[in-house]
Amino acid sequence: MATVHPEHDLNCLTLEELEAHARTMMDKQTRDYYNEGSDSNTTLRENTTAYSKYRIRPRVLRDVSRIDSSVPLFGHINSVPLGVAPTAMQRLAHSDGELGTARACKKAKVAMGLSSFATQSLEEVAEASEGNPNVLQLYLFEEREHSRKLIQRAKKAGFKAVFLTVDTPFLGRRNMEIRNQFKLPSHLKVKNFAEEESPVPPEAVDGEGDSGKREGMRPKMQRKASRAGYTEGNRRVPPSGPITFHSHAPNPTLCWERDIGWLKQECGPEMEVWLKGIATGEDALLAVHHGVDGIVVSNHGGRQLNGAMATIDALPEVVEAVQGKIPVHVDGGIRHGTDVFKALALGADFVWVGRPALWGLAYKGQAGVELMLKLLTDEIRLCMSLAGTTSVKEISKEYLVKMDNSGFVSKL
Ligand SMILES: Cc1cc2nc3c(=O)[nH]c(=O)nc-3n(C[C@H](O)[C@H](O)[C@H](O)COP(=O)(O)O)c2cc1C
Ligand SMILES: CCCCC(=O)C(=O)O
Repeated sequence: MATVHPEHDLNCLTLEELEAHARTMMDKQTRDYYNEGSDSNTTLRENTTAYSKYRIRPRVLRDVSRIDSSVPLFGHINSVPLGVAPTAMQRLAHSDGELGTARACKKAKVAMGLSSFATQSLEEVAEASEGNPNVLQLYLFEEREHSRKLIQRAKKAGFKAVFLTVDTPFLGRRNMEIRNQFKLPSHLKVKNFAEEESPVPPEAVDGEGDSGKREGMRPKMQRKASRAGYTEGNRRVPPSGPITFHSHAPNPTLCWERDIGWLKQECGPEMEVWLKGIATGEDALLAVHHGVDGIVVSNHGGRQLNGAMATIDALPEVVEAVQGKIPVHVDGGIRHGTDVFKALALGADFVWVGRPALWGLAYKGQAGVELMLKLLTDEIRLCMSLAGTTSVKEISKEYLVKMDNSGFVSKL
C-alpha cells in the first residue's frame, strides 16, 4: 500500500521543482528580471555551485529525537536560522506580492527583509506581519530627504533594523533586463515612494525603462540619465523626477566616513543599522570600526559585480575578521537545508534566501512562499539531526570538510 503524506505538495518537493514551476508561471520580462545575474552570470551560478565543495561530517548515536532549530533575531525567536531577503517589486510575481511574503513569514516565524522598491508600502507590510520582525532594506539616495522620510516611517511602523545595501554604487550589467526594456506595468507602483513623485519633464517619463545609472549605456540613454545622477562634465547631477530603481537606487557617492554616521543617527536607538553587501575581511573590519550592528555577506545574488567570489567563499575571511564582535549573515545561492548548515558551520549566524521566495509567490502566491519556507525548514531540521546536532549553536566547522578539484578532502 502506498504511503500517504498529506502534508506534502507532491508536485513540488524541492526548491528545484519550485523554480521549474515558477518559470512556467511568470511572463518573460519578470522571469528574466528575477532570475538573471549580471554580465555572463558566473557569480550567479557559483553562488550555488560553490556549496558542493563542502561536505558534511555527520556524527552518530547522539539522541537526535528533539531538535531545536530556533535562533534569536532582533529580540524575537526565529524558528530556523533563515529569513527572506529583500527583493524588489514582488507583485510582478503574484498579486499577493510583499503582503503574501509577510504573511507567510509570520506564519513560519521567520524574519522578512522588505525592499525599498516594494510594490506594497512598508506600513501595509508591517500591518500584515502582525509583529513579526521586519527589516527595511535601504538604498541611501543622493537626495537625503527621501531616505530620511523612509527611515522615520520604518521606525514608526516598528521595523527592527535597516539593511543598507552597499554593493550598488552603479547597477550591475543585466543584459536581459536591458534587452527586454524592463518596465514596471502601469497597474503596479513602487509604493513606498508613491507620494513623493515630483513633476518631471515629459521626455524623462519612461517609467522603469533603462534610464538609470548604468555603465555602457547608449548615448541617447546617457543624455536622459544626466537627470538621473550621471555626470555632466565634472559636475554631478543628482537624480530628479520619479523615483525608480534605475534612477535613484544606485548611489556612487556613498562612503564610510560621511554616510554610516548619518544613518546611525537617523535610525537612533529604535532601529539597528546593518550593511548588506560586504564581501571582504577588510570591509568587515571597517564595518566593525564604524559601529554597525551587523553585516550580510552578499553579492546581491550575483546581480552586481560579476566575477566576484561566491558568498560562501567570501564568508570565512569575513568571519575571521569580525571575530564575533557583530553578527555575520550571508545570502546568495542557498537552495537546500544542507547549504544553510554549511554556511552556519563556516561561521554565519543566519542566512537569507532571495529568489526562492519569488518562485514561491509565482507558483501560488502566499501559499507558495509558505511551501518554500516549509521545504527549507524541514530540510534544515533533517540535516541537523542526520549530522548529529540538536541545536544551532552546536553547528561548527568540525562538521565540515572541503574538497579541492582533485577530490582531496581537508578538514577546516
Ligand atoms: C529580483 C531581485 C530583486 C532584488 N532586489 C533587491 C533590492 O531591492 N535590494 C537589495 O538590497 N537586494 C535586492 N536583491 C538581492 C537580494 O536581497 C539577495 O541579496 C539575493 O537575492 C540573494 O541571492 P539568492 O536570490 O540567490 O538567494 C534582489 C534580488 C533579486 C533576485
Ligand atoms: C537597484 C535595483 C533595485 C532592485 C534590485 O536590487 C535588483 O534588481 O537587484
